[in-house]
Amino acid sequence: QTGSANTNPSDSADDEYITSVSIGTPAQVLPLDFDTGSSDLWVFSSETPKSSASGHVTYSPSKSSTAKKLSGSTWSIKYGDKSSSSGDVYTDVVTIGGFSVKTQAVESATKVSTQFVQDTLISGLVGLGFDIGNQVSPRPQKTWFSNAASSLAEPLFTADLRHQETGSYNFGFIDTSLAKGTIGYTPADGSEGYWGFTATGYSVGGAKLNRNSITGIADTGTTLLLLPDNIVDAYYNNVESAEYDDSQEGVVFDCSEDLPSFSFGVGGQTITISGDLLNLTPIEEGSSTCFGGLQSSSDIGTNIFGDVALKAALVVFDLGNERLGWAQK
Ligand SMILES: CSC[C@H](NC(=O)[C@H](Cc1ccccc1)OC(=O)N1CCC(N)CC1)C(=O)N[C@@H](CC1CCCCC1)[C@@H](O)Cn1ccccc1=O
Repeated sequence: QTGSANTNPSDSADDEYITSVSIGTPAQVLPLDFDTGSSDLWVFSSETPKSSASGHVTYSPSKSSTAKKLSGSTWSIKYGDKSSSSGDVYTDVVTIGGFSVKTQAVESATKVSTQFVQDTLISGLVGLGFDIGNQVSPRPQKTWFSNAASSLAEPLFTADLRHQETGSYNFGFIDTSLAKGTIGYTPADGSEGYWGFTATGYSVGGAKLNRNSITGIADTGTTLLLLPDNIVDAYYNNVESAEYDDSQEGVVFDCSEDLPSFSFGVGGQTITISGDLLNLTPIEEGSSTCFGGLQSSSDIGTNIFGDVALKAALVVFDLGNERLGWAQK
């Protein structure tokens, strides 16, 4: 068995990617953000304060004949960008891309932080990290993919995120036609709960890859490509107008600049992110100053290959073989 779901950028900056998920009987369809950086499936619900839920699609377990309260269970999560949510837990049928998991832990939010209240484009997250990262207590729950893996043709999923166009999350199969290059595989480290790996080197503007390895995570839930300062500086030294903007908390530059590409090595392949994928968006509507897709990871402590990097590749999240596959798109 397999599943295939379309995913769409949330806005002109490709800030998030939104995928429709069906929960319950009859199906309640919610727009969710798939996040390989976390391991909880949580949603805005009938239990979310009305003031916080305004403008959001919500899940009502009381309207689902297959919903069951997981009594005594609670959850609480805080993300890298300091957003947070918490609540209680139900189990219900969850269908993604035509594949149904009958008894999936659906974490219902009784509290959500301001960022989530304001982001009315999503009604929650589907964590696609490793089960060890799940935040339900007293008994941690499995992710949707972990529950699905044993019934899928192959215990893997792929992410094909695209700039300003529809992409896909495929479960149980690899559609190699989505990629131009060969898929290069490298071991994935799931010990922290997310998809860690090591890139073997990098280069700016099509130069030869150096051999400076970069350890980081493949994270569909992070917008940017976040790397060490020395790499960020090496890149922006090629961008005449680049400067750090305190209010934007990142490097900005003239939107008219012709940005160099950025390449990294992984699994014996080279993934090249084109200059236009690295020019994220004007800092404000109509501004001629643009915000960079490559920013520093120094205040996070982890390097993150977020959507800016993932958009250049077909990425295989292979749970069965604990490895990540990358192919140029
Ligand atoms: C340094 S991890 C920062 C990252 N959050 C972002 O990337 C947000 C995403 C976003 C964009 C637009 C609206 C709302 C949210 O976007 C920015 O922070 N941006 C984009 C816009 C830019 N102008 C400024 C910088 C982040 O916590 N991801 C987590 C998943 C997110 C949480 C928020 C909702 C969307 C999914 C997660 O995988 C990060 N994780 C990864 C590994 C371990 C723990 C952990 O927690």
